[in-house]
Amino acid sequence: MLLAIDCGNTNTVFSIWDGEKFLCTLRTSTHHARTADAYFTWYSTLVKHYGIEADITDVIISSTVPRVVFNLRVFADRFFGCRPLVVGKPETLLPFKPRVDEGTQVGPDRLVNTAGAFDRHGGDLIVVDFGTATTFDVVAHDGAYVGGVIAPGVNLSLEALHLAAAALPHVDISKPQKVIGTNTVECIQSGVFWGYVGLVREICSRIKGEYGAPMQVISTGGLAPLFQQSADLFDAFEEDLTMHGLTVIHRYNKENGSV
Ligand SMILES: Nc1ncnc2c1ncn2[C@@H]1O[C@H](COP(=O)(O)OP(=O)(O)OP(=O)(O)O)[C@@H](O)[C@H]1O
Ligand SMILES: CC(C)(CO)[C@@H](O)C(=O)NCCC(=O)O
Ligand SMILES: [K+]
Repeated sequence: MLLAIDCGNTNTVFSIWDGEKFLCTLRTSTHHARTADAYFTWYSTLVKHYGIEADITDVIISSTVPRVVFNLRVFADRFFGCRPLVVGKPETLLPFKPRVDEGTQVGPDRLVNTAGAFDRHGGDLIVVDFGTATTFDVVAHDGAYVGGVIAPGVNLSLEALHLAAAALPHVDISKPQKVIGTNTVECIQSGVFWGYVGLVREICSRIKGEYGAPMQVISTGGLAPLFQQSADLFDAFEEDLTMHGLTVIHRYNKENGSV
């Protein structure tokens, strides 16, 4: 069985797969100081709670936080006796070579999203991921990552307003019924929600213009459904794109003999 780990700047998600069959997802916040033993305590409690007979033989990790990888490696070795595949490390093969400036380290989550999206939709894509950052990944006709856009995440923008302005409260995102807010909370929600609708529309339109061939726009990430409801921003929504991408990269490495 495969344990796929997607470690973002805010949240860390584990998902367990029996071959192609998805078994469960476990979510915790990302902490670079969490030890291998602490991961196992948390993991084994939840696996038991869900009644899953997890016999993990393989582990794959994508981490946007380099410092957590050490403890996750120890976790995989100590509790499952395996050497994990770490996306972005030279020993982990990718189905494509990113076409970016020399020396650029593309975020592993973006490489994983690229692999997952290409597997499901083929090439010529824009993948929009609403995580800590809002990222746009351009996937070429052959499945290669060829660049993109990084914008501040929705929750980060809301938090920044609260932190920087004494009179602005912390507000959760939601879709406002109108644009003109008549109280502070509505004004902030309107600014961030409609601001992101505009941001996504403008960036996708400019990417398409520059790319010069028809493209599909695929959305993923916790907040994607909220934006999906509004306007026709996306052609498809993929709830588990990063996890799917991890299984694709794992399979590719199995088939090509790197694990
Ligand atoms: N309607 C909503 N309002 C506020 N937050 C939401 C809503 N729906 C989902 N979320 C949040 O979205 C987050 C899930 O997002 P996702 O896993 O894509 O990225 P993340 O964990 O925020 O970022 P990263 O992967 O960079 O750590 C969760 O924290 C969840 O609480
Ligand atoms: C942009 C984030 C933070 C999104 O999770 C991550 O992909 C990252 O740290 N990227 C590194 C820089 C880059 O992708 O070009
Ligand atoms: K994410």
